[in-house]
Amino acid sequence: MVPACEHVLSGRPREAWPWIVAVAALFASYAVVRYRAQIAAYRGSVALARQLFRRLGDKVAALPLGWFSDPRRVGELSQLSSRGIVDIMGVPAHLLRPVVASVVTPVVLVLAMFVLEWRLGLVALVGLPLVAVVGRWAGRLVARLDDVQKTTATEAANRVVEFAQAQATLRAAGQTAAGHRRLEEALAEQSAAQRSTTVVAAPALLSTNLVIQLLLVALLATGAQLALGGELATAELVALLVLGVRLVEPLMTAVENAAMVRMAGNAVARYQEILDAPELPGPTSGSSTGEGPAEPSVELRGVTFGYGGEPVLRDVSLVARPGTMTALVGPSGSGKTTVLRLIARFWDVEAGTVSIGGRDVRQLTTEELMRHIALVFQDVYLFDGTIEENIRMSRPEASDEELRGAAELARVTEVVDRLPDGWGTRVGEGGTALSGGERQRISIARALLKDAPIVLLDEATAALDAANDAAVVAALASLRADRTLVVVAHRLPTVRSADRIVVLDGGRVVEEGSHEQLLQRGGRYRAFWEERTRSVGWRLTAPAARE
Ligand SMILES: Nc1ncnc2c1ncn2[C@@H]1O[C@H](COP(=O)(O)OP(=O)(O)OP(=O)(O)O)[C@@H](O)[C@H]1O
Repeated sequence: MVPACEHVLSGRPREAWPWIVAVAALFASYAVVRYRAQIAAYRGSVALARQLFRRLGDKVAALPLGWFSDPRRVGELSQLSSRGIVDIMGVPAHLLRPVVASVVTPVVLVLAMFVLEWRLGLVALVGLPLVAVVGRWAGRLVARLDDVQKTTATEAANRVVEFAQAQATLRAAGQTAAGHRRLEEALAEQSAAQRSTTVVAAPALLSTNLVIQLLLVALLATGAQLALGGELATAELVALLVLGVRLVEPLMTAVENAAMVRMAGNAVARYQEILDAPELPGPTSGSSTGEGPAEPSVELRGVTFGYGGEPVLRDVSLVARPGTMTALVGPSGSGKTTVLRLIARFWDVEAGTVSIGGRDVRQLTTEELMRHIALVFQDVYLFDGTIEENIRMSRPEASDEELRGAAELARVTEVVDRLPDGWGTRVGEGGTALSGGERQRISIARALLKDAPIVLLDEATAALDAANDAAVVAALASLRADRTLVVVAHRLPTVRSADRIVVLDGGRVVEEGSHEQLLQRGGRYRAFWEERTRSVGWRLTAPAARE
């Protein structure tokens, strides 16, 4: 560029042309390289995002269910998988080139200044560390504020979901305004965080810009001084001024990008935190034969367990033999559902063992364990697909006859016949388009179709209508024909028909035996039975009860 300037300024514009063409060619090849690099960067960032999502998905599937019981975790996860991953993928897509350019360009420009006029190079060399220090401080500040802003945004998003989901409860309790207040508080906190980001971040970024502009002024003043003193030719001055102005641009973008790179760094830290969360330990090498347990028996021996606090099960032992039905009964909160969760290894026990076919569940892989267990829980989750898809998910390779057979036994066919779109009816997210009883029927059909030798069933506590009640009775009858059933039983006919009844109270097994044996013993079970039969207006017909 200096020769081109010299030729133009000394009145020989023709001789400047080759230099101008050379500079233009340089710019053209720069544009091509930049375009290609940008495409490669986009591809790289899409691949990175895919990889991040996949690892996050694998991790979420391997985390113990206890991890999800903190509602903030779910909000964090949704923030990370939306904004967080976009922040991270923005580094290769948008920031990599500018960040590299904002380091390389100043270095090259300062070197060029030294070559042309060492005193100007010295001014730039002294000014750059100052810009770096102020820029670093501003970047840190903005990233810290962004972190606060993201936390408040997660909280606000959680409250919005909570407010929407709790509508029925809030209206029933006449508390819509109270629900609103919680939401408004979270939204107010979010906008306060946003405001403080703007109020603090803007001056921080402005002060960095000011330092950069001061550097430019220093360069201009020094250049002008040298030119006036005749120590610098006009062509060199023009070239140095162009270099000076070119220096400002990458520095300005560097400051903005530094903040964005730090924000991406925050997202990476949150991502890493989730990846570092401890998973349920898998089987030790060599302990899993890959075949799973030999017989479908279930045994808890001396099990103690708590959800992070006080134990909710203490020294619980019970056996469910193959082909039998074991009913778990007891007051609310006595730990019945927890027993089912531990058999399915949603959590690990603190003391004692849970084993299936004589093998500790911790020595089985998740696939082995889940091949042997079908679950019918109260809080049935249905995916936003059709009824057919929701049943088929337990055994995708099942034939249509097998699927229809399972649906018939669980009385899902009756529901399907009533619906205008039949099997193709979409159930809505979480199954909202169906009643609670209907959802449980679909869940039972899933369990029947899965054809696992052990079925864990948590009977709905809500009173079922006659049709749903009949569906559960029919399903239990067909399930117990050749499977091991462990049922948290609330309905009296289920309790009574069980081969073995285990009574839990305060997390301990207080009684155990058949219906008749327990009635005769006259203990906790008898009191429970009498109280429940009274509440449903039944009369006791068991011989022991008539004594
Ligand atoms: N995810 C959880 N996190 C913390 N505590 C829990 C969790 N699930 C259950 N608990 C607590 O563990 C205890 C036993 O709960 P569990 O659901 O096993 O009882 P249950 O006998 O099945 O009750 P119900 O008949 O009302 O369903 C209760 O005190 C409950 O509050």
